[in-house]
Amino acid sequence: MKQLKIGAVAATADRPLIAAPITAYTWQQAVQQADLLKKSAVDVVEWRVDYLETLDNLMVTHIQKVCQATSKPVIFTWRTQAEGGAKAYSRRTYERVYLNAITAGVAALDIEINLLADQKNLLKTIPNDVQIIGSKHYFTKTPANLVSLLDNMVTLPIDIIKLATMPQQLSDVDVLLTSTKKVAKNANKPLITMAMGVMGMPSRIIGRRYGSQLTFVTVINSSAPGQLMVTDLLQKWGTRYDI
Ligand SMILES: O=C1C[C@@](O)(C(=O)O)C[C@@H](O)[C@@H]1O
Repeated sequence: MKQLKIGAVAATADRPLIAAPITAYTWQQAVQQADLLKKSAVDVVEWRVDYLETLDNLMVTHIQKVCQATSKPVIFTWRTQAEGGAKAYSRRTYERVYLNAITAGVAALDIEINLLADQKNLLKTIPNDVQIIGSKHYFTKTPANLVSLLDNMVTLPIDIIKLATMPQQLSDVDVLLTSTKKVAKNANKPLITMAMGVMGMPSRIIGRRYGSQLTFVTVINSSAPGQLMVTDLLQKWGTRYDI
């Protein structure tokens, strides 16, 4: 299994990385949230820029200020409306803000695998030390062929595989976990997987045992259904944590 590293932090065999989102409407508010996350128990910060009121004026300096305020590795994510995010995809704006994020020094970029073909220019300019997290969300179901979908993701020009599914029954959570285990065992890329919603919560707690190397929690606001509060996750793990 390939170990997950984002910026200066790495998952271990016992513990996945913990990431929490910034869900701000303005970049100034994002700086405030980044500062709160700096003081929290999370390892990594995901800036969900699709929550911003507008992306038209997002500058390198704004992104730098957010990175400085958290001092933790930042994953830069525009989750498009097509995959449950807040902003519709625009090729030009996407390329511009992602290039700004690279210049500002983010640790990783989340790029939906459906956009890889449309963002060839961007892909060419991403330096080796910026990780590409290729993501795919199934918001209504758990596809039956998850192992082959994950195997296919391993072949894409991405560094890290991220897959989220919505379980309709408890056995769907098993399918997500066991498929993760099967693919993670031999894959030369780290995997991050989760089942969403209340039913999927166990996958966010025990996913590491199946090969998922990062778990998303809520510190300020949730960015997906079923995220636990960070304090609840640590309590379930039996980790002592004083706020
Ligand atoms: O891809 C993911 C995972 C996620 O959807 C979750 O289910 O926790 C939350 C998103 O913010 C993140 O980009």
